[in-house]
Amino acid sequence: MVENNIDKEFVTIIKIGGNIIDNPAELASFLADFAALEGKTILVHGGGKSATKLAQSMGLAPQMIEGRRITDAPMLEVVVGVYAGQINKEIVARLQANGLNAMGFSGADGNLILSDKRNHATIDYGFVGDVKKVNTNLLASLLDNGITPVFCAITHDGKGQLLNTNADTIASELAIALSAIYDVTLIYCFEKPGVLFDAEDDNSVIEAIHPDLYSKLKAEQAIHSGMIPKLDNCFNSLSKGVQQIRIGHHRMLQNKRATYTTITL
Ligand SMILES: Nc1ncnc2c1ncn2[C@@H]1O[C@H](COP(=O)(O)OP(=O)(O)O)[C@@H](O)[C@H]1O
Ligand SMILES: CC(=O)N[C@@H](CCC(=O)OP(=O)(O)O)C(=O)O
Repeated sequence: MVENNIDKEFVTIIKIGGNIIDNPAELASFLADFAALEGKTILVHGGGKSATKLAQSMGLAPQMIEGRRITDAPMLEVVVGVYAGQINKEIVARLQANGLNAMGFSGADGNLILSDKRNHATIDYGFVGDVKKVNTNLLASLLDNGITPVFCAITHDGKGQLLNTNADTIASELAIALSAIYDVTLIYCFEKPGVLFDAEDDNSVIEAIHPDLYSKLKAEQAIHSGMIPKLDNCFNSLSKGVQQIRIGHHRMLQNKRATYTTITL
């Protein structure tokens, strides 16, 4: 059956990471811009920087491999407390103060995001989850009831185990699942004005990036570190039906003239 996009309602999914969450002025202005968005919205937040700081202060040695945190039992306690506790509840309270009816979730709540514990041939990631299934019906009924769901980076395996799950991937998987019933725009907000030709030059924003340009810039190491898994997620989401994806500073949410990068296939 041919899908009729004209009849689909719009949903905007926004992801913020540690660089915004850890900067009080940036977070305050982001939350005001987010709360002022029209239509159905979902927020996904990370918080990797705060978790790293707390873990180090407790004598743990945080370790990331290919953008994923090695999460043993003590580290799982830290990330559940930081992501599903402190950061999630604070963001929800502050969105309420901005007049938005936000509700905070981990993937275990309402079985919203079910994951498999990561099974890697050579690396033991510990309690890290790869998303298997999104409870699209419950999410849609929350949105239809005027709720803005706020997701942290914790999911579950359905057997009682909480799992640490990369927040960019959660945003991408929610977007893929919801694109079956909504016209989804996925926006990754971070501290820079877009994906840059030169990561040190904020005036070098790439207007649109497609897989060939990405491969070239990655090979030249002009695109590196956290931007690599972010763009891999973006291309995956577009190929699975997400209608629009943008990366940039949150000022683009309210300022029509702000720069950002559009992801294309
Ligand atoms: N070409 C590039 N343009 C913009 N940022 C880049 C680029 N290459 C690497 N980066 C890095 O990617 C980071 C964003 O990814 P990540 O650390 O996962 O962010 P967050 O978790 O805040 O969303 C930026 O802070 C920047 O240092
Ligand atoms: C498995 C895994 O790596 N989980 C991430 C979840 C948080 C996250 O993604 O935070 P940012 O968006 O701020 O980077 C982590 O613990 O760092």
